[in-house]
Parts: sequence; C-alpha cells; structure tokens
Amino acid sequence: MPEQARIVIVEDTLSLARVYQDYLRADGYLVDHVVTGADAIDRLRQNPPDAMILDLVLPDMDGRDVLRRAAHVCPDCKIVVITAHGSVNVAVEAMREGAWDFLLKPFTADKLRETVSKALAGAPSSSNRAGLMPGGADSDEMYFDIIGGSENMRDIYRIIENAAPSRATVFITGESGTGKELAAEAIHQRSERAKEPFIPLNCGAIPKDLMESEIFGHVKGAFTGAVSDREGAAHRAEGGTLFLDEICEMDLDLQTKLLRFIQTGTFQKVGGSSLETVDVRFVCATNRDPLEEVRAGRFREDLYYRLHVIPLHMPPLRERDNDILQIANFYLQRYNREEGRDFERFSPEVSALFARYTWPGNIRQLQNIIRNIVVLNNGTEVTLSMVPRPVNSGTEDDQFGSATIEAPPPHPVVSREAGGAGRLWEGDPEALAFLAGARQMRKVVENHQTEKSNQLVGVGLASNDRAGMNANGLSGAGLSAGGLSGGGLGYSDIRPLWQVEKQAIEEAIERCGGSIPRAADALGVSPSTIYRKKQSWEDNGL
Ligand SMILES: Nc1ncnc2c1ncn2[C@@H]1O[C@H](COP(=O)(O)OP(=O)(O)OP(=O)(O)O)[C@@H](O)[C@H]1O
Repeated sequence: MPEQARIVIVEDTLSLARVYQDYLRADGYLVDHVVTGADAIDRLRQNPPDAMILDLVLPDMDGRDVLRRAAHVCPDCKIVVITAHGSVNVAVEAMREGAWDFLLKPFTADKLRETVSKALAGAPSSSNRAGLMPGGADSDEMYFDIIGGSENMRDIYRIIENAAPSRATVFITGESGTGKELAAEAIHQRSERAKEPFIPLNCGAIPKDLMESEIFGHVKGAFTGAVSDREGAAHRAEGGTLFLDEICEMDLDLQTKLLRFIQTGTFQKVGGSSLETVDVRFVCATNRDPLEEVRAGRFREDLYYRLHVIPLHMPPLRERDNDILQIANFYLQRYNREEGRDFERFSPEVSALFARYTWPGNIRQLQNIIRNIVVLNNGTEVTLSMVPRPVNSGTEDDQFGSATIEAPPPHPVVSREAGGAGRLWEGDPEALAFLAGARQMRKVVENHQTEKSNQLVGVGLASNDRAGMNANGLSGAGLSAGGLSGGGLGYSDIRPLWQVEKQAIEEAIERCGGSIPRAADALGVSPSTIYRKKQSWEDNGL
C-alpha cells in the first residue's frame, strides 16, 4: 500500500461522506470529498488519487460515466463503487466497466476499511480480475471481458485485434456458451465504433413472425398489435455494430431481406414504403455448422459468403487449458459476493475434476455449476462433495464428450399459439414480465402451492386426464401439460408460464441423468436456451 494513500470520496449525501471520511482518516489515509461527477472527473485528471469511493448515483451524471472516464485518464486509480442494496447487477456491470470492487449499502465500517485496504494493496477483490488488464491484447489473462490466456484464446485475441478496426463482417462459430457474444462485444469495443451502440439480436429467441420487425422496425398498423411506429435493431445500431446471434435460425424469406440490407445498407420497415439508410457493421454468430446449414438448404449460400468474411471460431472450454480454473475462480468470487458466501478456493481434487471435465455447455455451464455450489453450500473451500451432477460423476463419457456443434430441430416443437408449454421468447412481454416481477410473483405462487399441487405439469406427472391439453411434440420426452388450459378449474389453478416451463425443463434434465444437451434435444430446444433460462432463474432468485 502506498504511504499516506490518497482517497477521494464521491458522494452527494454529506452526512454519509463525513462518516466515510472519518473512518478512513482513522486508518491513516489522506481523504478528500467531492459531490458531483464533474468534480470527480476533474480530480482524476488533475490530481489522481490512489483510490476513489464512488457512489453510482450522482446529482449530475451516472457514476458509471465517471468510471469510463477514469479508465482513460487514470487507469491506475482503484475505484470502489457504492450501490444500493439489491442492485448487485448494477455493481457487476460497474465491475465490467473497470471498477475494482463494490460496496452494497448499507455496509459496516470494517467492510469499508477492508475493501479500501484490499484495493490499495492491489489484492484480488470479490469480482476482481486481479492483474488482468481490460481491453488490451497485451494482457495475457484477459481481453476485454473475456478471461483466459491459453494459446487458443490468444489466437482469438489476435484475430479480433486485426479484424476490429475494419468494417468487414465477422462470422463467429463455436459451441453454445463459448463466449461468442463476448467476442462480438470485444470486436465492437476495439473498433472505431466503440462509442456508438452495440445492438445484439438473438435470431433464435424471437418468434419468426416478429423477427422482421425486430430487425427493421415497423410502421403503425403494419400488423395487429403495431399500435405505433417502432424502430428496429438496424436503426438503433446506426454508426455501431449489429450482432446477429444464432443467425442460422433465421427464416429463409428474411435471409433474403437481410442479404439485400447488407448489400445496399438500406431497408424498409415492415409496412413502410420508404427506404432507410444506415451505417452498421455486421457481426454474426451460430453454434451450428453454417456450411452444413447451407448444404441442407436452410441457409442461403449467397448470404453465407456475404457474411463469412472473417471467420472466428471460439474454442470449447475443454480446449483452453488453465483458463477453466481462472474462469471458475472469477465466478466463485462473483457469486460469493452476490450470495453472501466466503468461499476462497477450490480443493485440489475439485480443480483437477474441473480441468478434466468436458464442459459440453462451456462457460455458461461452468457458471451454473459454480452458482449451484455457492448457493447450496457454505465454507471456505469448495470440496468434491459440493460439486453437483453431472460434473461430480467425473464423466467424460459419450454422454457429454460428443457434444460438439449442436443441431436443434428447425422448428419449435410447441407453438405459443397452441397454448402449450412451448418456447418462451426471452424478449416477449410475458417473459419480461416474469423476470421483472419474479420475486413478487413467488409470493403469489406460494399462496397457490396447495391448490395447484394436483395440476402440476411436467415430465412424469401424466395429467392429461384433466381438461388440459397435451404439449404436442413434447410427448417424446414423456411430457404432458395437463391443467394448463384451466378449463373448468378456475383462474386460481392457472400457473404462470415460467413456472410450468421451469418445472418441465428441470424434470427433463433429471430424467436425462443431468445431461442438458440430451434434455434440450428431448424438449426440442437448443442447449443454450436451457443454459440461458437457468441463468435467468438464478439471477432472479427463482
Ligand atoms: N472467457 C470468458 N470469461 C468469462 N466469462 C465468460 C467467458 N466466455 C463466456 N463467458 C460468460 O459465459 C456466458 C455465455 O457467454 P456468451 O453468451 O457470450 O456465449 P455464446 O457462445 O454467445 O452462447 P450461445 O451460443 O448460447 O448464445 C456469459 O455470461 C459470458 O459473460
């Protein structure tokens, strides 16, 4: 720690600032206080402190603007952000943008002292990428938000470094959960377009009929429900990057329109008559084999060659040597903080298991496993007994070893229109409502627990003797969706769709011996859909 380290507190509540100041002065630091973001930036520019305690809610700007400026004007200053209790996501975002650590209000004097002292010592913090430099290919541990310094990943960073400044389209392939979206973001961040928007669009998660409007927007009255004009992703990405994820899921008709858009830079809104022109850079991704899709007639060959200018193949996690443990540690610390746990390390046996496991769901699966461990256990060391299935069985057998590029069926098995427990579109109002209101909803759901027990839906609960319908197409997995229609049962029997879906997914995984790829196959969705959903349930405490 530097002698008489200098700390600036950025806090507009004077009483709080005074308390923090007193605590830290008592530890021998030189402590200053400013009230606004503008003052904070001035301080960083003119007389950079060793550390800054930054409240993210400031009278004149978002505290994250200060963070972004700090990254340029004094990258050595350790910034600890303060956020309100419950805004862990905001804190995590701030970490991504360069904060060293965060404090969730209310915190104790000891917590403040400990955090500041660790930051000044450069010690790894909760979610810290100790010694990892964001945004530079010269970092051997991390590149933007991508953790890992394995040879395979260094190759990736080199390609991104060379490709980013150009306008050429990058076509990213790789198994589900290998970080294709992170790579796309890094390309954007490294390009001259970094200050303009990065707009991701998941072509596999949006219903076919809405996809065109999602990309190009629509005019009022273009279709039922189009109550006003709406800009699409193409428009919002003006000057920046449009990331088309799961591009191979795009409908053939729409592929034709996309090709025209890429060739001319112009498009028409759905129902519109005028041509709009935008300047966007395209990055796309798929976890399928795109050439196989071309051969099968599901992906236009001309579009493929138009997009496939710079290929970037993300290696699976099992081919990244030591990165596995580095990434595992990163998420252990992050989830520790979020869940209020004290895990410090993995036991040597767990590290060895992680290193030899095949990780068919890649980093997303690793995240899920670590979250599971942190939520369900306590202690300082993660031991073998805490590791859940299927990782704990140590299986490198065919069950997972053969998971390469996934090929989910071309059509959703159950349509939303049919009212079945089909795919939930993550962008639809229903899904968003459930994510936003999940916690409140849990209470309501609990109240219904006793009533609903007979109308449960899912694998193994054959219940089509009720008024409900069969979830057509899911029957291959033994699923039936009794009680869903609510016919004659009254509204209190209707379960929220998310809950039906969650149970169906969990039971399918259980019946497939813990194999997410197999469960996904049986459910007719891609494994990445399941990993994403698991993540969102966890993020929302469901
Ligand atoms: N190298 C990495 N270091 C840290 N986190 C990572 C890394 N790669 C991926 N992640 C995290 O893993 C999750 C999955 O990554 P991402 O969504 O980019 O994968 P993907 O390949 O696009 O997945 P999908 O094919 O399912 O869309 C994200 O939460 C991401 O932040």
